[in-house]
Amino acid sequence: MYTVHPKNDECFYLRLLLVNVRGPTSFETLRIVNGVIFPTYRAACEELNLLENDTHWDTTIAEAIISASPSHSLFAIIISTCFPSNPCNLWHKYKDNISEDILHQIRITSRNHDVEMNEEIHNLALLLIEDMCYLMCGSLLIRLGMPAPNREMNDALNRELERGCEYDHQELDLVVQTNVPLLNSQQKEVYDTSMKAIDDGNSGLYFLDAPGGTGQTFLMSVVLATVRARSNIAVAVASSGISATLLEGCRTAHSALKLPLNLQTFEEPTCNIRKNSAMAKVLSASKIIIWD
Ligand SMILES: Nc1ncnc2c1ncn2[C@@H]1O[C@H](COP(=O)(O)OP(=O)(O)OP(=O)(O)O)[C@@H](O)[C@H]1O
Repeated sequence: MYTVHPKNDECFYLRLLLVNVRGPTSFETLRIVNGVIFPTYRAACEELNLLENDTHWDTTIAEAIISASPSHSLFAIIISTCFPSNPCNLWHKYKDNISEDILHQIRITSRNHDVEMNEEIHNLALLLIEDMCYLMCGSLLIRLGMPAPNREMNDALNRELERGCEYDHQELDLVVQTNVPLLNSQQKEVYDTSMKAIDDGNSGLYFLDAPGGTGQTFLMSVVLATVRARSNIAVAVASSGISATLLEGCRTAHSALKLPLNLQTFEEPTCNIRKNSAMAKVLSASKIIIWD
């Protein structure tokens, strides 16, 4: 039997039922527990107590709220990386606390301290959480067992594009002004070559090979800053999660480019990026893709 990653939600719960329920006769019977047909495999797993109890995540959120930490980011980390059994329950229990910082911001900007918590504010919190989850694990909330935020479809697509342009230009200009003069002659040559290719609109594939510690990451961060300072999109990806932390706005290549991981089974493996998806928009708008 194949292994299934918990992120592959319903498939994962189907597998869990298959190894625990004796003699099922159909997919539907797998979802029947004590005579009740459950709408999803996940719900059936929950009813059968096959899922881990979420008490520790519940306590974690409760403690964060007491210490006034930014709980929507904590919540996003928990649901995208810790796979709680029932994120929806956690959300409904803590949505007021999780949305409190947004309410506070709204009260300040509208100069109206009588604004009360409402559905719209919960939705704003869900949008923030979804953006963070998308950055961390490439999944929308609906795929993580959460209610989907109410966002115009167009918004969802354009959000990824906006994210690519959402940098502080003054800060980037400063990075460029400070670091370009620091580049040594070889780094400068690579920098000039990449910037010329971008300016001339010449597409090309450049491979940079140098011993560790000789300043490739430094150089790439200057190239990224230069492109982004001009309000252009520069995509940075890395082969591992650790190396992705070294460059600003960098994501793992397999998540950003939806790389196929089962290369042996396909004759012509292709990246799973749909033509109209947000990532396709970003890639076609990007001036450079840097893969560390
Ligand atoms: N031209 C430069 N001026 C000042 N500092 C630099 C320059 N080039 C690199 N550095 C510094 O040298 C150190 C090593 O550089 P960097 O991390 O970019 O190397 P690397 O080749 O990417 O290493 P690795 O391949 O091991 O990740 C960093 O602290 C970086 O800030």
